[in-house]
Amino acid sequence: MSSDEHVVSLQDIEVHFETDTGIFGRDSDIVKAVDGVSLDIEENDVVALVGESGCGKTTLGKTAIGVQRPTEGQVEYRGQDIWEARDSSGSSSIPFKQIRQSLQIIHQDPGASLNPNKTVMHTLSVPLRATQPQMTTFDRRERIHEMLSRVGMEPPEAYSKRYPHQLSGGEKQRVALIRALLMNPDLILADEAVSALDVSLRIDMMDLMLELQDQFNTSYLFISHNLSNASYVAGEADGRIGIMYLGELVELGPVDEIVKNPKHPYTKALMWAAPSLDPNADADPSSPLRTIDVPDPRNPPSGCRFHTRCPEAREACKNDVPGELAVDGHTDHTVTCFREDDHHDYWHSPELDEVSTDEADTAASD
Ligand SMILES: Nc1ncnc2c1ncn2[C@@H]1O[C@H](COP(=O)(O)OP(=O)(O)OP(=O)(O)O)[C@@H](O)[C@H]1O
Repeated sequence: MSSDEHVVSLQDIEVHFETDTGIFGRDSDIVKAVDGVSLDIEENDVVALVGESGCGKTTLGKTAIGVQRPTEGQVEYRGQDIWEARDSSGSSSIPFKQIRQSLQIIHQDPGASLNPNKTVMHTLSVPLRATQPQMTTFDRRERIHEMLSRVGMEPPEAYSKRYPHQLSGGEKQRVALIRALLMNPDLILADEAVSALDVSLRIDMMDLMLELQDQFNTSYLFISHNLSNASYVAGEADGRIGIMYLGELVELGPVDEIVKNPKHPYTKALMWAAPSLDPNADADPSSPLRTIDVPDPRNPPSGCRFHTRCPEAREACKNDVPGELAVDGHTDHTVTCFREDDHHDYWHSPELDEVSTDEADTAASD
């Protein structure tokens, strides 16, 4: 598939943040928030990124929608380099404004993204004015009422007059979703978009997102620390799950493959932590991880970054960096773990002794 057939294509993306440390900020550290990630998002695709807090999900998501500039690597929208479009002041084949309009976001906290002083009608008029400036006021109202009804906010005439503080959390998130969809986006970054909702409302919201996906022909990059939510939304859409660890994409594949045939020891640990997905989880209540401590992203461990916590780690994992390998010949299921390579030195390498807390700390502070 050529790169202009992908809605968004991320190639070898690095996002490194320089942070000031020490008194008067004289020292600086580099946080490798995203470190060498490639990912293609297709038309009507659903990709769910999963991983612990701080592993780089939001940073990668913002890079995919052209909000965060990568420090290395390329991000393309339909074959057009997004940052080249931004820097070219209008001479690119797809203007930056159009790209940004096509790549939308809904946040975890819709309350914070909705203007408290504007009614729902006003908030939802903005994207329609931007995308369809010729639309009459009457038609705009009709369209907004139709959308509010569509998401179950009845009667729409009453809801359209409300301010954000007069809406529940689920209703605010629906307004945020409509606002994003009215831009006619090709991709919506849904960043923990259901995490703040009551458990009972999460499935409803995910179902609504998927129903509207069909109508609006959009793709979703869905971010969650919760593998159960991610596998629900991506599973219903026949999509993929990407597992992130310390800035890297360590496993990527179709939902069924990731849930029924997880390969990376970190994916298996996430499965263990999501009992509804793992039928064997009850059998062994002890955590499969060596330690629950997440290393400092300013100084990730050498070799495989997961080795300090990996139950399968061997000496080789301290020294070599695993590349991306296809699982059982499936090109759509990839993993970065030596255990997928029958010929790797890993298999002749001694088991890793318990990583002492000291060693883990040293790895984190070197
Ligand atoms: N603007 C920034 N400046 C410095 N460091 C940053 C910045 N943005 C993110 N980071 C750091 O980059 C790393 C990845 O952050 P990111 O928010 O992408 O992770 P995440 O997986 O989305 O986490 P969470 O689920 O908690 O939002 C973290 O260590 C974070 O502190």
